[in-house]
Parts: sequence; structure tokens; C-alpha cells
Amino acid sequence: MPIIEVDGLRKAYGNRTVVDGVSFTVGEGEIFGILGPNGAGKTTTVECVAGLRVPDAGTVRVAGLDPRTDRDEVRQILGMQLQESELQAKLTVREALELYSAFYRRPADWRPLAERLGLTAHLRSRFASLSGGQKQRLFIALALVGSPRLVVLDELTTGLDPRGRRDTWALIEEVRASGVTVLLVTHFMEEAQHLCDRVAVIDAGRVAAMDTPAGLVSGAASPTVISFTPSEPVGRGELEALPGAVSVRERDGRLTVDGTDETVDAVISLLARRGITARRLRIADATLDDAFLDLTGRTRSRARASTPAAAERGEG
Ligand SMILES: Nc1ncnc2c1ncn2[C@@H]1O[C@H](COP(=O)(O)OP(=O)(O)OP(=O)(O)O)[C@@H](O)[C@H]1O
Repeated sequence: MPIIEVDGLRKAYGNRTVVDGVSFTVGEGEIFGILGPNGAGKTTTVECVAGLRVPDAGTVRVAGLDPRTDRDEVRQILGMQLQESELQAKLTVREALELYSAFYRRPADWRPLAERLGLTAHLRSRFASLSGGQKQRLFIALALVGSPRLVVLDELTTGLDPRGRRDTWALIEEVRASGVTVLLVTHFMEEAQHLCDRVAVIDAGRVAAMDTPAGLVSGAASPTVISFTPSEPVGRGELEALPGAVSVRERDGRLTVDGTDETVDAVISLLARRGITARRLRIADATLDDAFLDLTGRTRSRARASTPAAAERGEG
């Protein structure tokens, strides 16, 4: 039996529907990602899973329980780290960990958890004095302190530096290795690609796609990107007409073609027939970023120009 079953979930604020028929299931032990642009309805969806919001329609089950009517039971099973959570300013880290432990029937020993999250040196610090990264790590600890079967993490690594982010990913992998299911809301494609077994892309309140990260990338309209500087001019129209080509861009004499493996073969044949040399030839798989932009219908070129991956591909 899946640990999370969401079917036809709908939620409106006033007359504005922000979750519009979302369905997905998560198997026990999975790391399941919810990815989507700002305001897509991700937080509202996971808050309904956690029983913090009442759906207008549809059903939610957590380990077969209804989070609304079986609230106490679900609270014992599900740990939640909320985006933008707050604690009382004067509460110390230690007090927060002890307080949260007391909510649960089978709390974990919070000390190793605090150690693992780099909080041991801050146990006496008051919440208000913690840095953004320290607060974030405390919320992760509080989500895990009840030994949950399922942990819901919303914007897990927002506010962490790259090192803190990597450490947190390693922690999440350990958590999963211990059998805990993870429902993860994220903005970071790299995070989804690194951690998630499956991802639901939510756009404007609906599931735009659901697959493994690799499946989403290979299902993108243009899973391969080829870029090169031709030794002699090549017409963009000619490249656009090649099999599988989705788009062609030119910048400072450098051409970038989004397409498929078939497009790559066709570009190389075309250049060979003409005796044109492809200088600094680069062929790259599209990333989850590209798949996400395809799925959420934004212009690929605008976004790609601003991603680090674009620079690596020599597009900048
Ligand atoms: N309590 C509320 N009352 C009214 N509108 C709300 C409320 N909570 C969220 N919204 C609106 O509903 C929409 C979906 O919000 P939600 O937080 O679920 O999206 P999200 O995908 O998590 O976004 P983000 O990535 O920006 O956190 C947004 O437009 C948001 O402004």
C-alpha cells in the first residue's frame, strides 16, 4: 500500500483555485519530489497531505488514514518541516528539541540528530539569535525528532550555503536509508535530480508531469543540445529543418541546436558534406532544468542563457 495517496485534490482560496485536481501516490521508502514555479500550489498540496489545510474536494490518505479526521494518528507518523516556520524567539535549540520530542510516543534521541545537523554547539542559543541556515537545520531536526515514517520537507535547503545543502542531502539520503519516506518540495532542479526517485511537476495547480528525473529529461521536447562555431556560415533555417530540431540559436557566430540524438547526427552529416569544421563542438544532455521549462511552458532560451549549465555548454 502506498504511504501517501492523493486523488483529485482541489483547494481554493476565496474564488481562486490554486490546487486543481492533483493526484499522486508515494510508495513507502521513496523520496518523492514536488517541483513547480512560484505559486504553483506545492505548499498547499503538502499542507493538505499533512492535515494542516482542509481540501475542498478529493481525498488524501497517509498510511490509509485521513489527515483531517485521524489527525492525532497522522501526527505520530508524519514529521513536517514548514517553509517560513517560526518558533518563540526566546526558546533555545535544546528546549525546542525537548519540547517537540514530548509530542511523540516514540521520539528519537535528539542528541545525535542535533550532532548530525551541526546544532550541538548552538543548543543554548535562542531561536531569535540563530542564522537562517541554523534555523533551517533546526526545523529539519524538529521534523525528524518524532521518528516519523514519513517526513514532509518544504524548501528544505533554501537559505543554506552550498556546503550546508550537500550535507543536508546526505542526511536525507541517510533518513531514507533508514526506511523513512520523504516528500520534498523544492525549487532546485539539482536537488530533485540528486535526491528524488520520482518527481511530480506542478504547474498552475495541476500535475504537468510525473516521472523519474531521468524520465522527465528524456521526455523533454529536446533532450540533446549541440553547440559549435562553424568555420563558415551555416543558415539557421537549414538547421531548423533537420530531423528532431526544436530550436536554433546564434550568438557571436556560435550556433546552439536543441534537438535529439538524430539531430546531432544530421548536424554532423550536414557539416561534413559541406566541408565545414565545427570548432569547440559540445554535445550535452538536456538537464532537468530544461525539462522543467519545457513542461511549465516558459521560453527555453531565456532561461538557459541564465543557468550555469548554459555557461558549461559554452553558450555564454
Ligand atoms: N492562506 C492563503 N490565502 C490566500 N492565498 C494563498 C494562501 N496561501 C497561498 N495562497 C496563494 O495560493 C497560491 C499557491 O500557493 P502555494 O504556497 O501553495 O504555492 P507554492 O507552489 O508552494 O509557491 P512557492 O514556491 O512560491 O512557495 C499562491 O498564489 C499563493 O499566493
